[in-house]
Amino acid sequence: MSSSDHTHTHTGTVTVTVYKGAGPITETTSSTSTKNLAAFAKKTAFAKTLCGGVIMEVTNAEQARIAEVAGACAVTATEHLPSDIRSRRGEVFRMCDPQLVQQIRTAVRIPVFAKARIGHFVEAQILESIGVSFVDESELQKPRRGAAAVGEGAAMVRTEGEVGTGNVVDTVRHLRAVMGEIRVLSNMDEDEVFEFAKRISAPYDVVWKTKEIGRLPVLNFAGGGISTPADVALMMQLGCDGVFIGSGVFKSGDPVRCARAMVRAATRYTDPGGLADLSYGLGEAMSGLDLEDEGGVRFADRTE
Ligand SMILES: O=C(CO)[C@H](O)[C@H](O)COP(=O)(O)O
Repeated sequence: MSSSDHTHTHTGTVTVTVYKGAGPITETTSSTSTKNLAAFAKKTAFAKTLCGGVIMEVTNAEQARIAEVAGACAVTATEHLPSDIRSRRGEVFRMCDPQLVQQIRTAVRIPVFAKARIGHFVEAQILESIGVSFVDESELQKPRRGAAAVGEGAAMVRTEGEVGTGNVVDTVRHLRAVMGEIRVLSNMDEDEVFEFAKRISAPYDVVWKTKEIGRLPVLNFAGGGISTPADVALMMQLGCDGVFIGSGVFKSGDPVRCARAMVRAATRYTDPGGLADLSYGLGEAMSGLDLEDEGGVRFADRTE
């Protein structure tokens, strides 16, 4: 998804996670039909059970078990961790093998998401058919212009920075932008809301609802470069509903300890003393990449 046109900010990248609940995965919620509204209510109610949690991106059953034992609220199955995808620049990344998803589902009891390419509704249909809890559309597989994600039926969104870098700076920037725009929206009158919705190509009703409740109408997780308990707490203090972590755990020196500390940090995020304890002797964090120095590729800058 490009950075300039999504529903909630002009600088961030938001990817979409769509629960596979009742009805076709591509069903939009902009329709007023009772069936659609009921399906959306079901999707979002399930998503809300994940609020405050850590979702870990995993590439095999062993990582999924590490995530579950650490207390992750869900895992998302993916072909490769984002840091590996970053180093394999130019390749296409697809939905992972359904067999892997099944191995992961057998290994854990927590909800299992699986990644699909954004807009690849057949990958989504396949994942739905094998019973994943959520289809996790990822811009890593294919960037897209993603306005109106919520209007399309997303039960969660992700505010994302530069995944696979071990560097949280862009995620912070993007989440601040999202929260800032919601604050501005809260003070708009009806005409301004209409103009704003038009400008960002988002459905008016979703924008209006956001203004009314002072937050996005669905869960907003943050992901990308989160590599320490302090990073987790930072994102939570900035107002997201939970975090996605992939490389940050599994590219660290001690994934088991790191995973546990990260999960705990998501609930102790206002307690600096507790966070200090969680940060003690964790071993080597994932090595971080400074994109300014490196002149490296920003996934957020890619266009369709
Ligand atoms: O789903 C994602 C990307 O599509 C996650 O947000 C991401 O995997 C987490 O980032 P990192 O690997 O940098 O920890």
